[in-house]
Amino acid sequence: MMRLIIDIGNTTIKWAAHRDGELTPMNSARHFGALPLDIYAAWEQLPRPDHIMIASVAAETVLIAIDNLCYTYWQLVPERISAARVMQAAPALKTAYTDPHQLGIDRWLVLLAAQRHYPGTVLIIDAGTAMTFDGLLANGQHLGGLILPGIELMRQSLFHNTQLPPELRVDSSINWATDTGSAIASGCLHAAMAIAAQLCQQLQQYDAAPQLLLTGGDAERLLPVFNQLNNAGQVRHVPALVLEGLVELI
Ligand SMILES: Nc1ncnc2c1ncn2[C@@H]1O[C@H](COP(=O)(O)OP(=O)(O)O)[C@@H](O)[C@H]1O
Ligand SMILES: CC(C)(COP(=O)(O)O)[C@@H](O)C(=O)NCCC(=O)O
Ligand SMILES: [K+]
Repeated sequence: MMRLIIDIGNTTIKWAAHRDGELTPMNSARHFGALPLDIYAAWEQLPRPDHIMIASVAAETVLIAIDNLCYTYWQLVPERISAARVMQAAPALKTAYTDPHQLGIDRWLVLLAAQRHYPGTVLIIDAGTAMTFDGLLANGQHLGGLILPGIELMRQSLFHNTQLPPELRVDSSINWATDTGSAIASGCLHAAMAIAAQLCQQLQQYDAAPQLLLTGGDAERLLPVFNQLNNAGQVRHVPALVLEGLVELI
């Protein structure tokens, strides 16, 4: 049985095929609120899936467009995964959110994947359009978390609301920046790192060396900065963590 597993965030659509217990490498396309052209070509190459699973936190328009495409290509209606579905499948996973349905489905899924594959005390960081931080204990208790604008949004808000010239966009993770572009780039990364350090410190009341799982489009940028955190156990980059959560629901 071949399944197409899809995660729609506010910036990109990510997908992988699942067959014989294996997930193929993840692919992605930016959607800009509509269907990305590259997805037509990419999906034409896919073998016909028997079943399609989707988790989405994006605008309904994107989801409808994907539903239509799946129907056009394969006459299939994707199964849309909800928080209720995760709660039913994983009763030991308990969120501290007052209203569990308010917790984004992408966050439910990274919690589920972490619970199943990375047992212990975990800090999960999903660095996408927004950056989410979630604490999970070994017994499946989700402590809650924090939401921050993503790296790109942080930078954009500075360029949009100041006279700083946009050509100052560079990549840097330096501690003491000596030019404006590096100061902005590195400042955004260090903001994320400072929160991670603080949350890791909080988690140390449960575990001396909490694991840190990093996913999302900005994970690679953050990885070198997060590796400087000396109170985290292992920092792992898990690009397909949301998709791995979906696989747990098969
Ligand atoms: N090709 C790329 N070049 C530069 N940055 C990228 C690229 N792809 C993703 N990003 C970064 O990743 C972020 C989006 O991460 P992603 O996990 O795809 O978001 P979402 O899950 O919200 O759709 C963007 O805000 C951007 O900073
Ligand atoms: C926080 C988010 C916007 C992150 O979305 P993303 O960056 O993955 O596109 C998404 O998880 C969401 O809409 N959550 C609902 C609110 C919450 O989790 O509290
Ligand atoms: K995110």
